[in-house]
Amino acid sequence: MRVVIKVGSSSVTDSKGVIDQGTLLELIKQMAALMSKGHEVVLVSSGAISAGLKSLGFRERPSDQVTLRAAAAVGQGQLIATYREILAKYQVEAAQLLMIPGDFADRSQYLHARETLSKLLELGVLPVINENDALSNEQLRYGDNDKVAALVANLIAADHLVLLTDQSGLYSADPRHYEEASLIEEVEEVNAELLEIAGAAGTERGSGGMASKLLAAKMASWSGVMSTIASAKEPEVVLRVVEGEEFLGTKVLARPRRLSARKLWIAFACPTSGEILVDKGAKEALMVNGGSLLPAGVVAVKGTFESGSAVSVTTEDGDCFAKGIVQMPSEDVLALRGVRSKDLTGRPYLEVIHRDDLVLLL
Ligand SMILES: Nc1ncnc2c1ncn2[C@@H]1O[C@H](COP(=O)(O)OP(=O)(O)O)[C@@H](O)[C@H]1O
Ligand SMILES: N[C@@H](CCC(=O)OP(=O)(O)O)C(=O)O
Repeated sequence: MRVVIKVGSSSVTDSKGVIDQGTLLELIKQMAALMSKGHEVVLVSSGAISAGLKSLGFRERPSDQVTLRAAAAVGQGQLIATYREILAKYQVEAAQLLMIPGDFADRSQYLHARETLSKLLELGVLPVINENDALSNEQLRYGDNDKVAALVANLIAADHLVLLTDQSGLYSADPRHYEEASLIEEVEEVNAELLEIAGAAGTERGSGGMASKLLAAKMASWSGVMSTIASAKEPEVVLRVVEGEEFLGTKVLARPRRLSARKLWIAFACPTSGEILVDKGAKEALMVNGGSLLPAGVVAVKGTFESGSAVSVTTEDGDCFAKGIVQMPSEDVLALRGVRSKDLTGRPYLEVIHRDDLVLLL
């Protein structure tokens, strides 16, 4: 099995921000055991900012991005040193990969990353991935390793994505505030209702809370990868999840059809710059006939965007059913809205969104 294991800041570091050697030792021991049985393992580890802030003497998390980036640069070195030290006990080498959104968005970078990861797995190395926090800028970063882990799972066509956190899985309400909340054991489809109950913010040290884990599990599901959200502190959790133990954490099932990496990126990772409202006929053409979005079906445009931007596609009553990359800027979409293709002859563009750049979200 090919497994991507993501460990959140709330487990990598303790409540003071110190790297939690005990937890990491336990987890690495299990990963090494899996590797020795022939499984391929990729680790996505958070915790750089939290560990760096602690070393630099910050008692609270500052809000300014430059300090956080500097802290990440300090903490990342400590993280990798810790992993290397523990892995040495099992004669396993660690490899550090610091990724940015462009590594998944740009096709050649994507293939590059896949080649490197595949080679590392072939060499029996444990890749340890984090986002390149030290040099990222707010506009060009995920800020969320759950998403990075889901994209990696898609990239290497993993069999299982394991998201380890400080809770036993997804509860019917935030267990930090509702004692009576119960664990949801299986999720077939990540829908708005589930995202709502996972919506509360995460821990001080973590970033996205349970909602970002659910969104990551949704991405994985659309990539044909099954996910488990479980507690990093659960004894032998990694081994038990990979061995297929039932009733452990929250399992999010894989969809039978895999979405391509590019479409996955468009759907979940690419920020939306605007909205295109379309009529019923256009929705049917996209949903049923698998067509491209043509100017004839456009009713209105919200926001200003450039050609190549991602936009959401909605019905007139606001139901968002697709997302895609536009082939023309917003002013052209607006100018051409309602114009039928036969009247567009001689125009430079015929499609607002090409089929290959369009993802249906239903
Ligand atoms: N419905 C829910 N079920 C479980 N946890 C939830 C839920 N809603 C919010 N949370 C919170 O999400 C937190 C985990 O998210 P986060 O702090 O980002 O973790 P990590 O650092 O492991 O990525 C939990 O501590 C929990 O309080
Ligand atoms: N890349 C950041 C962590 C970002 C993140 O996703 O945090 P978490 O929600 O704890 O997994 C770091 O290493 O500090």
